[in-house]
Amino acid sequence: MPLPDKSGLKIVHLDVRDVRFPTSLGGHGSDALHTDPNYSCAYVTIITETGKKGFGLTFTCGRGTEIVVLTIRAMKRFVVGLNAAEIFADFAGFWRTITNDSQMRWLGPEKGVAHLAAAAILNSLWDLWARIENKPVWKLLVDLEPEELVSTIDFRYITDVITPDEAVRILKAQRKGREERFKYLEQHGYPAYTTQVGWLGYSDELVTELCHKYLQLGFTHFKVKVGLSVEDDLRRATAVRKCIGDDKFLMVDANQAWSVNEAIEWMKKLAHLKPIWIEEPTSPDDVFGHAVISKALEPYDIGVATGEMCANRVMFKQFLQSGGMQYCQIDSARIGGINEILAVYLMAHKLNVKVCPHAGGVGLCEMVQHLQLWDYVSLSCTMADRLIEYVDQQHEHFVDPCVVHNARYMAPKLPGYSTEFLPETLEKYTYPHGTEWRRLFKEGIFPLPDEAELVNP
Ligand SMILES: C[C@H](O)[C@@H](O)CC(=O)C(=O)O
Ligand SMILES: [Mg+2]
Repeated sequence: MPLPDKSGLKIVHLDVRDVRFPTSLGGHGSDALHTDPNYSCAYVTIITETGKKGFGLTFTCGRGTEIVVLTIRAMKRFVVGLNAAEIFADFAGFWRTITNDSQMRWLGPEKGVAHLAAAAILNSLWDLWARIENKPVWKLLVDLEPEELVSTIDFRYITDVITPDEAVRILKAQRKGREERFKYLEQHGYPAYTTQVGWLGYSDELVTELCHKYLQLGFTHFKVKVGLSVEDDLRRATAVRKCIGDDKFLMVDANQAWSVNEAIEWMKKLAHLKPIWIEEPTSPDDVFGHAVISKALEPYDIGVATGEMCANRVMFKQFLQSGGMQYCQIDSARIGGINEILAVYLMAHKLNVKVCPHAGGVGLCEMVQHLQLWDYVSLSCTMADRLIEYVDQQHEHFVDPCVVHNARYMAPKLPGYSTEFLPETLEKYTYPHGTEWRRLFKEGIFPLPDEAELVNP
């Protein structure tokens, strides 16, 4: 696929905003450790000299978004003044400049706030590229030649598992049948599971009501939050199992609540409810601990899922090699944009681990659908035992929200990465000056933020 012409593609401006939704008021998105999340994001808009825009974001839980915003502002220097076409021509080179600046890399490297900030910027660049090509991101990825796609990835630290040549060979070998897979996706979409039934802050009545709702909507896979009290988990998960019946599937998510042995003992107590996976049983950095848990739970047919807080491709590499990750949960906004996510998909494919993307957060459903659709057409070429998470929140704020029908994501059609917010959303929810936030402060529903948080102009 020819690269875009350089004319008019000089990036002249990068804007970043702190956007927050008051989801903690309803317990939406709550889990064992994130008990009161206000679903939020640092939202980037890049603008070229002719006014062409790209939109990107990274997900956060409320407080601290201002730190990501400031980090993005500090990274502006790596983007503004460059020509977008030149970035795309050497995307891996650009990726290194933004993730490995000789002074800023001390803040990571390739992890934490610095990587969240890089993710938002990189996501906005992929959005821009797809808009220039007039294609949704998944189609852009599908249309790139294997060599072009692989050229966007920085393979430093992972060539012991996969090399660029091998990645190209794999992608070429998977090309047969892609037209049929493409058509299949356009007609039937991609299977989803729901997490909406089981946020930890929901009452038992609401959990049961939502189970009925999502059964009616055609869902077959239901994820429930666990991890604070065995008694509560047993009661809630039993209610969900009763409601969905034995022919549907249950997953549980502890969001890092336990130590390794505790995770094993806790899960033995839930094993009779037949969860297919336990997600984030322990620290997201404990590769060996996950392997121990996986081994202990294998006789119960419970797999381990993790990845939403996996720091970078190197950590993913170790998890994938260790036998501690049966379901690889890439997240579109935590590691270094699509460039690094492609590396994880390629390693997961080679090491035979299923990818089921994480999407619990603002805009994550919108983004990960593109990645998993590309995977189906171009890499794994299968949907077997793979699902995209679906969280039914904040979609109404996007210009091109994800569409889920009959528990399947329908393939996005509009150009871009589906990450552009509606103007009225920015007016209301930009923090702390948006109209909705001002109302919430005035009515005493939330306290006025202190000066440290006032980073929005
Ligand atoms: C704080 C988030 O809502 C988190 O609980 C999401 C998550 O773990 C998931 O969707 O999985
Ligand atoms: Mg999770």
